[in-house]
This record gives sequence, C-alpha cells and structure tokens, in this order.
Amino acid sequence: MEGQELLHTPGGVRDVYGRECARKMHVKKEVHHILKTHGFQDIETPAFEYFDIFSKERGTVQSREMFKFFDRGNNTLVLRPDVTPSIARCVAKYWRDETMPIRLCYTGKTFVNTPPYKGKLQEVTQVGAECFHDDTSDTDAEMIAMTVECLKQCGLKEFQLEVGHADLFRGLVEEAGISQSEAQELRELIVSKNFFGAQEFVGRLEVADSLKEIFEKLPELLGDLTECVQFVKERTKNERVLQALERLQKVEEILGCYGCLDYVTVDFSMLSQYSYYTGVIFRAYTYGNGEALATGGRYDGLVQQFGKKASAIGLAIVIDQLMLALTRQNLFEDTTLGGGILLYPQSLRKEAIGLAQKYRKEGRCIQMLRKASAKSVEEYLEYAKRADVEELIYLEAVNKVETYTIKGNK
Ligand SMILES: N[C@@H](Cc1c[nH]c[nH+]1)C(=O)O
Repeated sequence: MEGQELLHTPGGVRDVYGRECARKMHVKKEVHHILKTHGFQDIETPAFEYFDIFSKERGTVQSREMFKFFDRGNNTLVLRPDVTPSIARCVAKYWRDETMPIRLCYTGKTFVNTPPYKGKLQEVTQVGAECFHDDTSDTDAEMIAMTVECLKQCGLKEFQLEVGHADLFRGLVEEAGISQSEAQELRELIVSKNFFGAQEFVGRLEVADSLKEIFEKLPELLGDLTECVQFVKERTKNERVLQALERLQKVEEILGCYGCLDYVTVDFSMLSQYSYYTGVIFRAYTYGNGEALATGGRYDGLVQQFGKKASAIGLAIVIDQLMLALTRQNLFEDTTLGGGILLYPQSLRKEAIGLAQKYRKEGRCIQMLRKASAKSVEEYLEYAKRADVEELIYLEAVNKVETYTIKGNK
C-alpha cells in the first residue's frame, strides 16, 4: 500500500479525533462517574485472551464473530468480543474466598467480527459495571436505574429501557417440550421480529393451545406489566416462567422507589442476546438508533464456569451508540476543544514559560507557541480557530498580555 491507500482504515473501525474525540472522552467520564458514585471499583483486563474464555459454553458471541489469532505456542487468542466473561474470570481468580458483594467497573473496547455488509462497527467502546454475590431484586433494579442515570447524565432525554427475563422464553420452551433445534429456530424468528413466522411455526407444533396463545401474543406483551403477567399466568403453570414474572414485578416495584419508571417498559418478547443470561435482561433504545445504547442482565451461572459459585448482574453502556444518539439528536453543547494558546516572541521566552506554568497551576490548559517574526498575529488567530481553542494569549512585551477570545465554530 502506498500514498492515498495508506490513509484508509479497514471497514468496521474508524478514527475519532478533534471535537468528536473530546466529546467521547467526556461521555465516558460522565458514565464512569455515575458508576463510581454507586461504589464500583475500576478493573482492567487484557484486550485479548485465550479463546476458551469466550468459547461456546460461556454463552457469549459466536465463535465466527470473533477476531482470532495465534501466539507463538500456537494457542488460539481472541480480541475480546465482550468484557463480562473476563471480569467473571477475574472474580473467580482474585476473589476466590469472598462471599460478600464485589462491584467492579471498566472502560474498554470490544471487537466483534460482524459481516461487513451489516455496516456495524467492529470495535466498540464500552463502559460497564458488574456486581457479584448479590442475587437480590434490589440489585436488579439498581442496575436498571443506574443505566437510566448514566444515559440522563450524558444529556440524553428521550429513551426507553426495555426489560425482559431470560427465563420467560426458556420456561415456555421447556413447557412446550420442543427440541433444541426447534427452540433455536423459534428464537431466531422472534429475534428478527418475524412474529408472523413465529406464529406459523408454533401453530405447527404439538403443544397446548394455551401455550400457543402465549407465543402468538408475545410481540404484544409489552408495556403494562400487570396485564402481561396476568395474560401469561392464566396460560401456564411453568415454575420458571412464574418465578420470572414474580421477579419482574418485584423489580418494577423497586424501580418505583428510584422514580425512573417513565424510562422503563417491559417486553416479554425480548430474548437474551447472550446465553449466559439467567435472569432479568435489559436494553436501552432511543429514536433514530436501531442499536442498543446500553445492555445488561443477570448471569448467575457464568462465574461458576471459572471455578467459583457467584451470582452476578451487570450492564454496559455502548459509548459509540450513545455518541451517535447525542449527535443525531443535537444534544452536544456548542463547545470548543478548550484551552488556550500562549503566543510569545523568542525574546520573552523566559517570561512566557513562567506565565504558562502559573496558568497551568490554576488548572488552565495552555499550549505554548513561539511566534515566527514573519507571521502576523492574525495568522495565529486563524490557527487558534482551526485548533478549536478558547483563547489566544499574546505576550507582546514584558508584563503586557493581550487576550483574544476565539468564537467556537460548530
Ligand atoms: N457484556 C454485555 C453487557 C453486560 C454486562 N454485564 C452483563 N451484561 C454486552 O456486551 O452486551
């Protein structure tokens, strides 16, 4: 590759720079702040791990959607497609004997090798939180409320958090007694929102009419939890399903205490994206974005796969999707990149350095710039505008400073 060719990035990844990058850093900081205020401690895990951490049994992304490569010893490595299994691994390793709650949060990239025609980002920044050893409905609700708070903190106003339960579909399939492959087929129809296809499929099965009614009604079982629960309860005795319903009702009651019910809707047709989910699951959406801005759920069986029994629930805010939403909905303030340029002639270098140090101590961001005698101040003002700073401070003579405020360009 040479010349112009070298300027391209592969499909699915992109450069983020300038004001967009400043905004992204800000959004990450705001989300992280909310997690910290809820008692989550930072953790960092590697960007790549052994394939086994994410293999099929863990129930995360499918193998063909992972970026795989080999180390010198010929072990298969993968760029992490998901952070949750890595955190579960850490809990099993570093908190082996702890039985009380562990709260961890992280910021990192995940890599998913989706087919290019889908036009999806293959490298995504997530800020997430995971809570272990707390299987209460209080924590289910807290994670949902915290997701709402993260999105609000970043300035998003209109969004909905859809809440479901992994055991609804599992319990219904269990009761229907259908084969794994049939269940998978039905799952795919529902995931792709092909409810007509799903109805047809269920119609052909030899299962009780009441169960067929539930499957048929699935796309409409959203919004009013009490009504949805009643409809399902009248048609099944499956213990898994009944317990899931009870849990959702509890969680809704607690969400009322957080005062965030306006942002929450139940959706019984919501299926767990990853098979490690065992309980409450949720995803946040806003208008104009097809993809979820946040995802999360309870996964009480995953840590055990790494050798320690621990309940767990977590969430991830998908920063790139949140950025897209905030941009499309025009919710970023008209800001500059910030900071200032201190322009000085060579003869005043010493004074300029002293001045810059003083400003920085005061918390200001100062870029030093020695003035070329052939260049006019106007040229530097033009540059300051391009560089998107807030001010140009010109040290004209000893103790003589002229400050120009730079108007932000959108
Ligand atoms: N790791 C999940 C989100 C999550 C965090 N904890 C539990 N679920 C995801 O990437 O979709």
